[in-house]
Amino acid sequence: MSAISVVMGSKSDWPTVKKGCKILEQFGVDYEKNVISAHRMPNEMFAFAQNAVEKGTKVIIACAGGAAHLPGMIAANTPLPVIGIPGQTKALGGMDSLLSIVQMPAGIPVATQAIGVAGAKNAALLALQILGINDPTIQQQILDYRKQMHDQSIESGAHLD
Ligand SMILES: Nc1c(C(=O)O)ncn1[C@@H]1O[C@H](COP(=O)(O)O)[C@@H](O)[C@H]1O
Repeated sequence: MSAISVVMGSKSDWPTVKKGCKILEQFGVDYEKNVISAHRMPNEMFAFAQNAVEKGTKVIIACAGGAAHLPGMIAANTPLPVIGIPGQTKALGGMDSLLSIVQMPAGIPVATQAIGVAGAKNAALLALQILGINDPTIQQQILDYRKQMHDQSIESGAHLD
């Protein structure tokens, strides 16, 4: 059983999503990953979302590009928090994905992140922060991660030429 479940609409999203999964690995937190598409695999998508609580999932991360219905449709089928990553797209730069995911009508939220890799990383960190509410070790790791970023920023300032 993995507390974090990561899904993407297509294997072509994986290079983006992988960047967030690396953070989950750095934290040593187990996760599962799957390709599930609301458009191409509607039955599997419903089954995935409807069985997630029973399976022990606590947070779902969903990435999709273009007409990105996946995060919203998963959110509509589970009471678990769903974090959305809008995929970068060639045609519209990811604005299509962003608006599809962020503009949910009131009642079914999706915690929408930035387009692309930044969104993938923040999706992972937000999922960890959610787990951290009940897990002091993860919460401490979040603080350590931030301290490291802080120190790296300060250090980088010392090397400007
Ligand atoms: N937006 C969705 C959904 C969905 O929302 O159900 N399923 C696949 N896709 C997206 O289509 C894009 C192109 O996919 P392909 O590269 O497989 O053609 C991907 O970014 C995927 O997330």
